[in-house]
Amino acid sequence: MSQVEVRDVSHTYASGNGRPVLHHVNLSAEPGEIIALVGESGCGKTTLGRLIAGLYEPSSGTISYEGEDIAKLRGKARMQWRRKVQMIHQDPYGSLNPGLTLGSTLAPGLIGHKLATSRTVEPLMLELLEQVGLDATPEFLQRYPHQLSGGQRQRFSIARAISLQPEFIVADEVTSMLDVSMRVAILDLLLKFTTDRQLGYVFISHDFGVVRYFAQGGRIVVMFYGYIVETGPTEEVITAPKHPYTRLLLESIPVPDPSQADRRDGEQSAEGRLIREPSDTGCAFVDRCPMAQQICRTTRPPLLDTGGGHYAACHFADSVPPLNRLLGPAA
Ligand SMILES: Nc1ncnc2c1ncn2[C@@H]1O[C@H](COP(=O)(O)OP(=O)(O)OP(=O)(O)O)[C@@H](O)[C@H]1O
Repeated sequence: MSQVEVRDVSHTYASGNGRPVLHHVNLSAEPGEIIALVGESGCGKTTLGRLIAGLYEPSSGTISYEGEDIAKLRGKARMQWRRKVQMIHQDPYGSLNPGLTLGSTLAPGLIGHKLATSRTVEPLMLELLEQVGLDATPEFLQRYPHQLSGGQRQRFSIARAISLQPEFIVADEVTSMLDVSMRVAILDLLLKFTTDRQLGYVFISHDFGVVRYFAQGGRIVVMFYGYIVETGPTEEVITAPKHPYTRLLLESIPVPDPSQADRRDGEQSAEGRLIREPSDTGCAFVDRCPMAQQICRTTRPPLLDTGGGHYAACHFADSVPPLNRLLGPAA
């Protein structure tokens, strides 16, 4: 039994344009596994992350945690699952209550989940601050979110998430609002918990450099317009993509070394949204695919194993040309 199982999940926002933003998504995560969700803006990464974290209910399909459908959890079982699965958001300021001190933000969860009493809560909070590299003093606990820098706020959000001793974290673009110099430190902090506590992650990012660093040894799931189009071991997906969309995303990463720039294919950029909605029949990517054939317009390709647990939803997965340049250093 997997730790997290997403089974045939589709989702349409009631407040949206009536079209599903996720289509028949299947995904499973084993304890301690790191799964990176990548894809351009609007492809449904955050929606899938929030469904897994139980912030919304899917329109159809099921999401299970340790074999239990989370929509059916009630009472004590629901409370336990709430503790075990946490989410860290892109904007730590938006997800922290500006009217509460750091101490008043952390203490209720610790006491409510019986991880501390009113006597033991302060030493525990100080320990948490220490673990995430913040000033572990009672004075720091008296601060408000606006008194912290961006990096400190993100560290505090991590402290809040790990305070409940979770088993699984959905981390949504957690470094995208930070300076480059701060990114690796935050990624290393999150990675420390995979080794120390066997924490599993769904790690959402549009940045392959960050993903390559964070999910080394894990798995990448590439999403396009609400569909999973490719999934496989991180290094394999990055160095030998099997879907033309993944290849296009990788090719469109800016080249840090100008001498490598002319080695690009000159294919269209993967930036920007779709001009047209994908059709309900054929491949969702057909209108932008440099390899499209007639069958791609009429028959939706299923996600099939191309070997070694590397899956792609492409009729011509075996013909996707290898990348003619390698992605630069990670993160
Ligand atoms: N609360 C909402 N109500 C209606 N539509 C929404 C809502 N949240 C997201 N959407 C739409 O759902 C689609 C998927 O959005 P989502 O935020 O999941 O994508 P994403 O890949 O995480 O993008 P980004 O990287 O920009 O956050 C988009 O078309 C978005 O406009």
